[in-house]
Amino acid sequence: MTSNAFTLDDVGVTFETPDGPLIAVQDVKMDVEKGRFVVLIGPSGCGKSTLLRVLSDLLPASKGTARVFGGSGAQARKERRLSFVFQDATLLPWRSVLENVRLPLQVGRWSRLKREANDPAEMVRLVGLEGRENALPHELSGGQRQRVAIARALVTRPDVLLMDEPFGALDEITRDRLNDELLRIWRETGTTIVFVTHSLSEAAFLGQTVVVMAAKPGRILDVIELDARKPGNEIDRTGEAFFGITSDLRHLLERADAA
Ligand SMILES: Nc1ncnc2c1ncn2[C@@H]1O[C@H](COP(=O)(O)OP(=O)(O)OP(=O)(O)O)[C@@H](O)[C@H]1O
Repeated sequence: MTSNAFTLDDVGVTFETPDGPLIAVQDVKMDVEKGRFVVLIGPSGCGKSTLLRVLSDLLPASKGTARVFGGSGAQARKERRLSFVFQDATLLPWRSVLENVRLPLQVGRWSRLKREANDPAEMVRLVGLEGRENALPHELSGGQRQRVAIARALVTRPDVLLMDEPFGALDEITRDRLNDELLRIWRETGTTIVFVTHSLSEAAFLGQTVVVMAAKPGRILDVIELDARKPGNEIDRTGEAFFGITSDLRHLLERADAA
């Protein structure tokens, strides 16, 4: 049994465009242990979303291999061991909060997988929406809709959660609150999380490992391990340690932008 949640081995992605081949991702190598919280940052177009798509096997790598729990991303998806949360919550508008969260257990081949699900009502509580179970998506704020999307992603007990700028459209205070909640959920569930963001403070707050990418071609420039600087994974957003981490990340990002 591998102790890695996923492994990227010399992964490259090239798109054919009218202007010729575009190298979106080049030679990406990464081993991520189970249960880690990995954050990807980097300038626009450096291939962050492309890497998430390769990991989940929604997009084949043009070069190299991507393994999830030693198998393919497609298999992990099929077994519902891998879930996504995107920037836009994409809830079904006619379904209540609880019914949206329950959806993954009602569609596709879930009943044939013989996997244990999380209780949808419990997931609604986990994301702090107790009492809003019967609300419809249009009655919720953007932050509440994202919480529903997180609850829906967790209901299948995924081992890996891929999050592509899930809080990008939210105000900073709401974002901070959801970051607190996400860390709590991560600790409670032990899920491996790969999280894409443009926010340095979000990266500094959430990441155990922060992967800094550069563009043209998209590649990994630096990998920063932050655990040692965040005892117990607790971090005070107004403290000096936090300021130190965000300014280090800023310098790396400036380098990535110029690279
Ligand atoms: N289907 C596609 N066809 C052609 N080019 C693509 C396709 N998908 C992505 N690209 C290109 O690949 C590069 C990487 O895109 P990607 O969306 O992964 O970047 P990103 O780092 O997630 O960007 P952002 O931070 O702006 O969301 C970009 O130059 C983009 O234009």
